[in-house]
Amino acid sequence: MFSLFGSRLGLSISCSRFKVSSAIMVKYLQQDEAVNIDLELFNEYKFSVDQLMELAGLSCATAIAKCYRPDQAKGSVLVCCGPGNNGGDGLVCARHLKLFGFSPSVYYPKRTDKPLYENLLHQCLAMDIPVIENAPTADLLNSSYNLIVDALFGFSFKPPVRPLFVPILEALRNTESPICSIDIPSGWDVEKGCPESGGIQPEMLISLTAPKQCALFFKGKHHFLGGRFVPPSLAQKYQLNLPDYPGTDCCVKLTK
Ligand SMILES: NC(=O)C1=CN([C@@H]2O[C@H](COP(=O)(O)OP(=O)(O)OC[C@H]3O[C@@H](n4cnc5c(N)ncnc54)[C@H](O)[C@@H]3O)[C@@H](O)[C@H]2O)[C@@H](O)CC1
Ligand SMILES: [K+]
Repeated sequence: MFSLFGSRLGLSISCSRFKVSSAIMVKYLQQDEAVNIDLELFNEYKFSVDQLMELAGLSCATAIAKCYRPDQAKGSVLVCCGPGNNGGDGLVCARHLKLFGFSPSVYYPKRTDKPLYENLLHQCLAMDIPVIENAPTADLLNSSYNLIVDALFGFSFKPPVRPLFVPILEALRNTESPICSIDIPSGWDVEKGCPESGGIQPEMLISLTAPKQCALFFKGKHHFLGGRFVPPSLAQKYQLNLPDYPGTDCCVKLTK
């Protein structure tokens, strides 16, 4: 009797929490807030980069698998990885996409000389994920890939784009293949969004931890939140108003 009452009480509490969380908009972070939350996760909560990157990359692959099928005609995904942690998320995502039945390849033009990144790349190679050396053109992207994952730059990006990354961003701007951006559409200002001179227009955006202000300008089909690792006390401190993740899912679809 008591346990039945308890479970019914629990249900009503979660329903009312759902109403509250859907009424209050998730917070869209400024660049310095994103940096400070990042620092707090590492310094105060003692997470390691590897831990959070694995969870972030897994949530990206999971969200992609909810929106795109691995068995489409060409079946292949190009994961474009930058030199920082956003690129690391991309390497993790590529590995999980392979485990989910996709055929990922990686483009990783500026490799970071640290064991974490070397190991992530090694894991991709050991799983027969090809690494392409030359920047692909828009034509190559159109003919060879069903989906492009953009893991070039995240919340630490400062414009303008340096020369090494100009060709890949040009190809991403001109491709007809859909793009899924991890955390930030690369080349966009973290707060102001797409540059006036033009920028990439992803079909999917996966915000990590909490969306950044540039996500307010995202016009694509699918906006997800991933990185389900934020301690409630940290979410409370920054008033993130994070939505409820369904069940044990590591990502949640955001609605405008
Ligand atoms: N809570 C968090 O804060 C987490 C963040 N993660 C990821 O980490 C990202 C942030 O990572 P980082 O701070 O390493 O930085 P980024 O990955 O955003 O980029 C930094 C790198 O890009 C280069 N760069 C910056 N501006 C450039 C420009 N104009 N042209 C060419 N290169 C440029 C920098 O030299 C540096 O190597 C997030 O966006 C997210 O994807 C996740 O790995 C896990 C948890
Ligand atoms: K990105």
